[in-house]
Amino acid sequence: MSPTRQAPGVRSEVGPLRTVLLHRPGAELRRLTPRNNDALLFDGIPWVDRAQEEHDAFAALLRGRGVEVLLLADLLTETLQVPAARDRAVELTCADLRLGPQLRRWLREHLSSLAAEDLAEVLVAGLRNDETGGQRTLVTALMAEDDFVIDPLPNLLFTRDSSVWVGDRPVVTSLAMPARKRETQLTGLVYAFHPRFAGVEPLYGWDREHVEGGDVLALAEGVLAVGVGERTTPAGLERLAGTVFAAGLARTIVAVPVDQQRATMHLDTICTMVDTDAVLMYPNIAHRLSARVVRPRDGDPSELEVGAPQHFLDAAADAMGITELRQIDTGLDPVTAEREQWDDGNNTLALAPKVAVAYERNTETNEQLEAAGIEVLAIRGSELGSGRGGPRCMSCPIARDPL
Ligand SMILES: NC(=O)NCCC[C@H](N)C(=O)O
Repeated sequence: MSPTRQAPGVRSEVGPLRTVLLHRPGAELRRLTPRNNDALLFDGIPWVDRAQEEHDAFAALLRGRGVEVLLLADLLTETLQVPAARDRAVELTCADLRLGPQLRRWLREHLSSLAAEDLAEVLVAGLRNDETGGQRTLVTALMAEDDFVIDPLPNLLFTRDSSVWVGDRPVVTSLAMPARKRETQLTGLVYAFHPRFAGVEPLYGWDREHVEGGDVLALAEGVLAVGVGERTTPAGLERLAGTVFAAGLARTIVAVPVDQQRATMHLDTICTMVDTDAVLMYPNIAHRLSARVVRPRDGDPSELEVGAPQHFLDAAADAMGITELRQIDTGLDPVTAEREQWDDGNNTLALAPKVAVAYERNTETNEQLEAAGIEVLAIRGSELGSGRGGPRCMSCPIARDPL
């Protein structure tokens, strides 16, 4: 099946997926060491060649299902061919306060001299002190040789978090962890300058209160669920709600407090949709996941009305206007459930209602999904998973067909 281009727009979690943004992991993963992997939010040191093979297989599976796969590095390179985008990229990168004026002068000149493809590579893979061409400045002299002058972005792999489409507008998010902050400069540039997105109006949040795409689920047309926890803050949710309500992109948001810990860093690590009326949810917390419904007060998006706490499934079903949002009960014992949740067993990517991509290693969760009538497209992820993200985290849908 050959993919056809579709106007961008995402109005559900499970509408047939038409266009998706992925990032093939590259040199930025080769920067991970046992000394920096915690700060760079990886739980190990991935075997990069194998991670690339796993990612290529993921992309091939999507293409085989008729999905158009856009790769972030290609889009970034094409974006950096636009002079205004390149100037902005250099300006943003050189604003880092660790640089000092002398090094900044050199870096500005160096980055400006690079071809678009090489500039894209440096912005993603970073630049080490010993790669500054022997610059002798106070800063380079006092930094360790292997310190980064520009930090690498290994988590760019998780394209879900650095932007999220709400209806026909991309929201460029604001990432909470220092290691990820620069990612949204790149997605922001792509949406602002790439000819593919001419005519779309991005909504910006990258210098604002924190919101991450992994916390945002499009439950139904005009209805979002937004996790609030380690990454998305209450103020970030308030900003997002006000913005999407004012733009007429949503009418209801179901706010879901999520435990502030690494295992549950985003709502999509514990809950993803696999059908128009069904979610896969981490059983160990399913019974206590609560939510509050947020709406504009009397139609005024700057004033938010916040409902009383309810069970998440009830609040979501009510907001979606359906009688029940089904939880697919994996029936796993708590230990197996905890192990598979840690390995992103609940982090599925729906390609259509009842069709979901999942990591093959979560055999018990996948068996239960299949028993519940969901077609599971299993992918390998032993290396990709060391960054603690699954198929949903590694994909940013840009177009889904309406349901
Ligand atoms: N939506 C997601 O859950 N994304 C996974 C992000 C993993 C990344 N290593 C992080 O800690 O931010």
